[in-house]
Amino acid sequence: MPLLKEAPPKVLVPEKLSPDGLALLRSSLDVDERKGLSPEELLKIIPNYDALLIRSETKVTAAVLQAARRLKVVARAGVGVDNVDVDTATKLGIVVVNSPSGNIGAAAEHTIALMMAMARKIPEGCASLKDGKWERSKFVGVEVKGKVLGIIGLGKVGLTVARLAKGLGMAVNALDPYASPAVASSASVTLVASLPELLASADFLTIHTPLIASTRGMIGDAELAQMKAGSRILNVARGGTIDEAALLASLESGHLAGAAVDVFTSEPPAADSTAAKLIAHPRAVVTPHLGASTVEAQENVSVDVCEQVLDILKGSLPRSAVNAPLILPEEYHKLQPFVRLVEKIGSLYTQHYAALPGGSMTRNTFDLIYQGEVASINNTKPLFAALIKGLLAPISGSEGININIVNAELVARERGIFVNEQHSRDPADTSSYSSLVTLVARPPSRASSRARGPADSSGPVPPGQPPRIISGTCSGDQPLITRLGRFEASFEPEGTLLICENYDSPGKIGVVGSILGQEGVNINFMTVAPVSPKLATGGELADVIPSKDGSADVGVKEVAPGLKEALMILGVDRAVPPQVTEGLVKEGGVLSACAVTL
Ligand SMILES: NC(=O)c1ccc[n+]([C@@H]2O[C@H](COP(=O)([O-])OP(=O)(O)OC[C@H]3O[C@@H](n4cnc5c(N)ncnc54)[C@H](O)[C@@H]3O)[C@@H](O)[C@H]2O)c1
Ligand SMILES: O=C(O)[C@H](O)COP(=O)(O)O
Repeated sequence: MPLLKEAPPKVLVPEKLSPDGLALLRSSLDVDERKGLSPEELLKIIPNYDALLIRSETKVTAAVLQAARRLKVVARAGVGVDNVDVDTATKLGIVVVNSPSGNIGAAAEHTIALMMAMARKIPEGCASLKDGKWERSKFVGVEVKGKVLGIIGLGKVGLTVARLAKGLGMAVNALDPYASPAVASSASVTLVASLPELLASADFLTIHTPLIASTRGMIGDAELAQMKAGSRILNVARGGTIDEAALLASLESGHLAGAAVDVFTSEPPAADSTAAKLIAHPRAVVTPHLGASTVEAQENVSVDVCEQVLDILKGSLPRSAVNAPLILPEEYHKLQPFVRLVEKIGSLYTQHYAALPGGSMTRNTFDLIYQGEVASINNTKPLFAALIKGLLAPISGSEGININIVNAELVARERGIFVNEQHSRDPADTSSYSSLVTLVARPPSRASSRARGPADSSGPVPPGQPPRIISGTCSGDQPLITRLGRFEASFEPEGTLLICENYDSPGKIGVVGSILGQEGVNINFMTVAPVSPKLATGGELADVIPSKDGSADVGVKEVAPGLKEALMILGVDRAVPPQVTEGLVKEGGVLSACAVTL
C-alpha cells in the first residue's frame, strides 16, 4: 500500500508581513495569507493552524487560543505582545515569540522624525502648500539644538532615541528605574530620580516604556501641568501611557505647544472618540502606528519570527520566547543537541520499557543526571521540558498537548512525574565522553514529593528489578545512546528501531532477519550491545546514583552457561507490527523484542 504523505504544518498570516520571512516558510510549511479577517472568522478557522503570525492588529484572545487545537506558536513580527493573551497561551503550552530588536531603529527614527516634524510644523506647511497657499510666516518653528529631551524608559528604543538626539545637539535626561547608570552615562544621558524632575526639565518629552500597570495613564492632567508651558510631547510607544483626554485638554488650553502621537488606546480609533478629537487637533502631528513601518524593519522582524516558527515546529528552541525563561545565546548553542538527545531518551524510555513484559509507565520518579561539560549548563529547563515531552509524546497521540519549556513543569505535576536533576562536573564520571546525560527511573515506592526538586533520598534499585537506565551523549550535533539498561550501547536514536534482548548465539541474526524479511521489513543497520562489565557488578550504577549504603543491585539475570546476554538493535525501514515482535520471541528465540520509533 503506498504510504500517505503527511500534510505540512499550516501557518496563518492575517496581517501584512514582509515576504522575506514568509519565503523561508514556504518550502516546508503551508502558508495561508488571509488579510482582513474579522474576529469571528479568525475564531472559526484557527483550529486548522499550527502557527499564527501576527503584527499589532490581530487580537489573539483567550477564546482564539482555546479554539486553536493544533496551535504551537504565536509569532509576533514586532516587539509588543499586548494584543496577545500571553497568560492563556502559557497555560495552553503555546509558545509566544517576538522580535525584540528588529524594529528598534525604525521606531527611534520615527520618534526623531515626528519630533522634527512637530518642531518645524512640517505637516501643516505641507498641507497648506498642497492647498495652493504660500504661508511662510504662519509656520515658524523651533530648533531642537540646545533643548532638553526628557525620555521615560531608557530601553532599546529610548536609548537609540537618546543617541540620535545627542547627535542633534540636544541635552538628554531620562527616567528609568531599571536602567543601567553605566549605559546611560556612556550615551551621555543624565538619569533623573523622579518624574516631576524630568517633567520640569523637558522641552520635549518622549515615552518609550511598555504599557504595563505602572505606565498605564502615567501622564495625566497633573503630570502635563508640571511640564513647561510651550513644551511638546511624543508617544511612539503605546497608547494608554498618556491619558488622551488630558493631552487633548492641554493642547486646547495652549499649555502644550504640540503633541506627536503614533499610537492610540484603541486602534484604529473610533470616529467619535477622544483619540479622534486629538488626531483632528491642529497642533497634533499624528501617524497611524507607523513606528515600525520601514522596509528594513519589516524584513528584520519577518525573518526573525519566521526562523523561530520553523525552529518551534521542528522541535527546536526559539530565540525569543516571550513566555519562557531567557536562554543566553551561548547556552542556546550548547543546549540544542542535548535538547534533542534528552527528548529521544524520554521517548525511548516510554516506548522501550512500557513495551517490555510487565512494563508500564508506573515508574514516575526519575533522576536526570548531567555529567561532564553538559553539567555546566545552569538553565536546564529546556532539557527538563524535552524529557517530559519525550516521556509523554508517545502516549499522548498526535493531537496531544504541546509540551514545551512554557508548560512542562505544569504538565509534569499534573501527570505526577517527578524529576530530580543532578549535575556532576567531574570529567572522570563520564568515562570516555565529554558529556553524558543519564535517565534513571526509580521504583514507585520511592517517589519524591517535589517536581524538579533536589535529589531525593531514594535508595538503590530493588534486587531482582532490572535497572531502567538510559544514557546518551552527543557526537557533534548527533545524539547517541550509550547505555540501555544493563547494556553498553552505541546507536543513533533515529527512525524505527527493533530492540531485541537475547543470548548472543551463532545464527540468531539470521533467524531474526528471515522473520522480518517474511513480513517485508528490511534491516538498514544492526548493532550489538553487550552487558557492561561494570554494570554486571553494579559498580558503575552505584557511581551514578549514590545510594544510602553505597550498593546498587542491578538485577543481572542468570545467564545460560557459555552464552553472553546482549541487546541486538536493528534499524528497520518501516513500523514493526506487534505480531512480528511477538513472533521474534516465540519463534526467533529472543528473550524480548520491542519496536520504537524515534
Ligand atoms: N510605534 C511602534 O511602531 C513601536 C515600535 C517598536 C516598539 N514600540 C514600543 O516601544 C516601547 C519600547 O520598546 P523597547 O523595545 O525599547 O522596550 P524595552 O523593554 O527595551 O524598554 C522599555 C524600558 O522601559 C522601562 N520602564 C518600564 N517601566 C517603567 C516605568 N514605570 N518608568 C520608567 N521606565 C520604565 C524599562 O526599564 C525599559 O528600560 C514598547 O512599548 C514597544 O511596544 C513601538
Ligand atoms: O510593538 C511593535 O513592534 C510596534 O508597535 C510595531 O507594531 P506593528 O508591527 O503592528 O507595526
